Amino acid sequence: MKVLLTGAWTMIATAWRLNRRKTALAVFLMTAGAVAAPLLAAALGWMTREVVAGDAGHAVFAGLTVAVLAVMVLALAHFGHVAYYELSELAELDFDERVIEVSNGSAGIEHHERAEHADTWTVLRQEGRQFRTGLEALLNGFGLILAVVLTGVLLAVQNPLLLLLPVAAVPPLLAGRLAERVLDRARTATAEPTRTALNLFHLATSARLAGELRVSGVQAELRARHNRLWTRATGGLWRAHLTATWIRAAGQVVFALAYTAGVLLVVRDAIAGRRGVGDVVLVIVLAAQVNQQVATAVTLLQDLQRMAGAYRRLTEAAALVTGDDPAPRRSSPPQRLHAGISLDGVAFTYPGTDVPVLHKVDLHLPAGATVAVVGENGAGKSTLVKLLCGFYRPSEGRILVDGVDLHGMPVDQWRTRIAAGFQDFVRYEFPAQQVVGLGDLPRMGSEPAVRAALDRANATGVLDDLPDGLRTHLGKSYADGAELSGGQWQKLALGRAMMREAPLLLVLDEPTSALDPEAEHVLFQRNADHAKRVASRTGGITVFVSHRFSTVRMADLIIVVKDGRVVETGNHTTLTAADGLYAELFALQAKAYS
Ligand SMILES: Nc1ncnc2c1ncn2[C@@H]1O[C@H](COP(=O)(O)OP(=O)(O)OP(=O)(O)O)[C@@H](O)[C@H]1O
Repeated sequence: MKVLLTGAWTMIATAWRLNRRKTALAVFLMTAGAVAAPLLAAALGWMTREVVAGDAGHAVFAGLTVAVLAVMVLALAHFGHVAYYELSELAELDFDERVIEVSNGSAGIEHHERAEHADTWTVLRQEGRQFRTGLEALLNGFGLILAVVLTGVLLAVQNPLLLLLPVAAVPPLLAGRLAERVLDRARTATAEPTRTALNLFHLATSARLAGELRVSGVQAELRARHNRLWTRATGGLWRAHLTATWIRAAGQVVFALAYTAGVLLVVRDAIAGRRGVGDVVLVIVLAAQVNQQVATAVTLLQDLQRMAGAYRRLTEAAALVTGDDPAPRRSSPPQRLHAGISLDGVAFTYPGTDVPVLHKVDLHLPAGATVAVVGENGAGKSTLVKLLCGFYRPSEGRILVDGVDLHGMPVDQWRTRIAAGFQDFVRYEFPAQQVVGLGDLPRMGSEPAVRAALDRANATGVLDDLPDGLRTHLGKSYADGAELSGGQWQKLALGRAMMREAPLLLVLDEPTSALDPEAEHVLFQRNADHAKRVASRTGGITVFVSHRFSTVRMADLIIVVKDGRVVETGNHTTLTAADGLYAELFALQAKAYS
């Protein structure tokens, strides 16, 4: 009940905040429409009485009242919907925005990684679309409450026993709530196969992946898997719907019996001469309306419950997001690095797993240095980089920025002082200027800044293929959008990473995998030159992960990672001379190229 009331209160407060005038108008029109229904029953009873009494003047007046009320019942709800429509659009948008905000509101990205929270996000993504139904239910609810009270009064005047009719509405309501709980449980239980099926559907219909799917011929396999998962999900939901239908039907039977008894009661009074025909008409119409009101109340309650559930999940998700970073963060990142960044006994285990991925890493990344991280697949290179970006907190040990614990710094402040390019980059389907400029929002509109960043990323050539240069809309979502090759997208993403001119830390985690070795070499050469210039002012460090040793050898410091441990550090000359893992990997690659 508390969840329901909180959800309802949040919804109406949201609607009021979004548009007071429309909220008030929608509530007024929907309420007036709902209240007109029991008044119509009363007017029908009145008209019947006047007709039976043969009073033509009063009968005509009563008839006109019936007509006006009938029009109100039909028309006001319709106009109420018009007022409510825009409100519901805004409210749905507001809900989606809150989901986006909560989803991105944490210091780290842990809440996206944990399987046990994935279901919450899946349901939240879907529930936003249902939001309008919940708001409509709430707005209708006000009118319904008034209509029920008015109906109760009119029935009680006829025979107090008839007041039991609305009471008989309680079992269907309780049954409706129980049914919705059954459905909610089923939705949570089927969230995982639904999510996986949606992922497969996306894979199987993605234009970007179509080529690989054709060549490997896995379409049938994907379809079969999609089918199995979807069948599992819908099977679970179907069973829950069946159970819910039986529960609801049981509740309705109770009311149906009460309705029959109520009508028989008044018919008996009429036969005994205690009531007139008008009263019988009034009770038959009113009792039918109670039936309708109960059915509406059950539906409204379900919608409200569903929305309240979505709000509960959103609140839980928000708590999860803020709860992952309870410590106060008071130290600001330095304006420039003097000593550098150190890892002091850093160990890390991914949340929700129990296998350590990094073990007791001690490292010093000197201010102004270009640092390469190398190692075999799965060694822990990206994990190291993610810890430097503050996506996770080390399970043990500390990361010190000029001696100050990174965890003591507000993450958003640290993020404004770093820049990053990842292997998994975002393909923003925006104009090229923005695709690059997003790397430094305040300068997104600056063409010189964007061109300079592209130059540092060795990516100016991409513009030659764009019909309208930086103004060209990219991506297939737009009719006139230009599609780029994988390498071209990656070059623009690199340009984006280069937008911040003087970050304290520039992280490049295999951001050049789609580039040819020559392009990667030129990129790192240019970036190294720029980094050297910037480093003399800010002490900024560049950390890059690469499997290409022709690039790696340029670094001031090379870190070799193996099975989550740093096994060697040094520059190309010292590491080659040491004849260890680096020398072995380098020799292997050199041999492959020779
Ligand atoms: N989000 C995650 N949750 C759980 N385990 C993870 C997660 N990401 C990576 N791992 C595990 O951590 C280990 C190190 O992964 P990491 O991505 O750091 O390796 P890497 O050296 O960057 O590999 P590659 O060269 O293939 O990119 C791997 O065993 C991987 O399975």
